[in-house]
Amino acid sequence: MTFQTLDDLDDGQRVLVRLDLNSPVEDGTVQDNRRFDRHTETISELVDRGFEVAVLAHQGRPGRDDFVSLDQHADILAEHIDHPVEFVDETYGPQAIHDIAALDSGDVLVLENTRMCDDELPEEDPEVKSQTEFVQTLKDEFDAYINDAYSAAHRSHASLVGFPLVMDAYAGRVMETEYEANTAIAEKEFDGQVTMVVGGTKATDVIDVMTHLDEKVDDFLLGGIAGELFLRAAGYPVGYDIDDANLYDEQWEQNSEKIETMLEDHRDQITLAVDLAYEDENGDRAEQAVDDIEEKRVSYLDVGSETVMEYSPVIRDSEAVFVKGALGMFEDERFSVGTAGVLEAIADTDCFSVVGGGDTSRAIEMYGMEENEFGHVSIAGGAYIRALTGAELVGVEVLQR
Ligand SMILES: Nc1ncnc2c1ncn2[C@@H]1O[C@H](COP(=O)(O)OP(=O)(O)OP(=O)(O)O)[C@@H](O)[C@H]1O
Ligand SMILES: O=C(O)[C@H](O)COP(=O)(O)O
Repeated sequence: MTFQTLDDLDDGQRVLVRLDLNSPVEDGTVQDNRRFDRHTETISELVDRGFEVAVLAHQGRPGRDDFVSLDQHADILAEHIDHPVEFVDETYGPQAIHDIAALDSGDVLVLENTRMCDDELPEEDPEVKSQTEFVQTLKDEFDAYINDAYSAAHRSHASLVGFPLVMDAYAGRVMETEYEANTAIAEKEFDGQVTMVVGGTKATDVIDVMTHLDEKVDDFLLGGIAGELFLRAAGYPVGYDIDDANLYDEQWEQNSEKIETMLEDHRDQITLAVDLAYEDENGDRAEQAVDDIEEKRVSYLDVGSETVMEYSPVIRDSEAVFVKGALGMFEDERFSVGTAGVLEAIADTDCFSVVGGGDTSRAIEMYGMEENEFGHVSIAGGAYIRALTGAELVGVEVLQR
């Protein structure tokens, strides 16, 4: 490993730490998850070593319901590290600079959602990002920059790639361990069948991974919103925004051609759900075979039980299984059958397995499984699948300069 770590940093300095606290948000409430737990190691170490700590992190994407302030994240982080955490509703404005200046040894201050700054997005060259007002303003306030956000390191955003070019930069503990684990996995060779379960809400990520891993993976088992878009490409009337859900149509516009090409070129490697679940008029889970769906009428929130029965033997026969994205909206127990069923099938076999994704990895403890029943549980989603392809992550590359 070629980047500097916390072992190379003298105690008691003022540091700017990039975490990935991107979390599910339900009805405006940020949900606690594995990311807080993992980052606790880094932040607690910094507190114990007397650093003055300011935290940068993002939440959601502009225009989506999960694009909210980090004030709740500060409270959740405080619970995890069992130590007070302050919050300021600016990222680099005058109040933020004032609060940073007031930091004392062992203090932790969370700055506002980086994606609320114009300079953070879009993805641009690290050199460009390093010259933004955001980076140029904050760089002078700190002795060093620490990136612990491995799971966001595939994004060329200012808070991830700008600072290492203009500051002394280090990897945090999560960055170190995730980098080591995911790089080692990418180098592994498997003799038997390799299966990848892909779902979740990010169709572009799913297509990326399928494009890059089509030679490494024998079988892709699909579910989630991404899986519904594949079903739509296969001619089933699912994967449409019903009312103002805003989950499908935009992603369809952006990805439909790629999905259609993927289905044409790799049909024998792709397994689609045979049934789907939805909420019926009584609020109960109901299932329907995809062949019986005649018109777009409801939002489908999970794959059906028959699909789990079809996916489980494929998993049993695999030497390695990778998971990226959930097969349904598992946070609601009624729609957890697909995700929990597939994870249980993986936990029951002795195959090598990796479960990735900030949200998806939550399902393990929610449904009574243990992390040690899997080969590796990564809090990274997009970054982990890119690492599997052997691709470099821009946020890691700039740390290694
Ligand atoms: N049919 C569906 N309708 C609504 N939400 C769904 C559906 N299927 C899956 N999901 C959601 O997908 C989410 C998990 O997948 P997603 O790809 O969004 O994130 P992830 O696992 O956290 O990966 P990353 O770390 O890249 O964000 C879950 O929160 C789950 O509720
Ligand atoms: O949740 C993630 O995968 C990371 O935080 C990156 O988020 P993004 O996909 O919205 O860039």
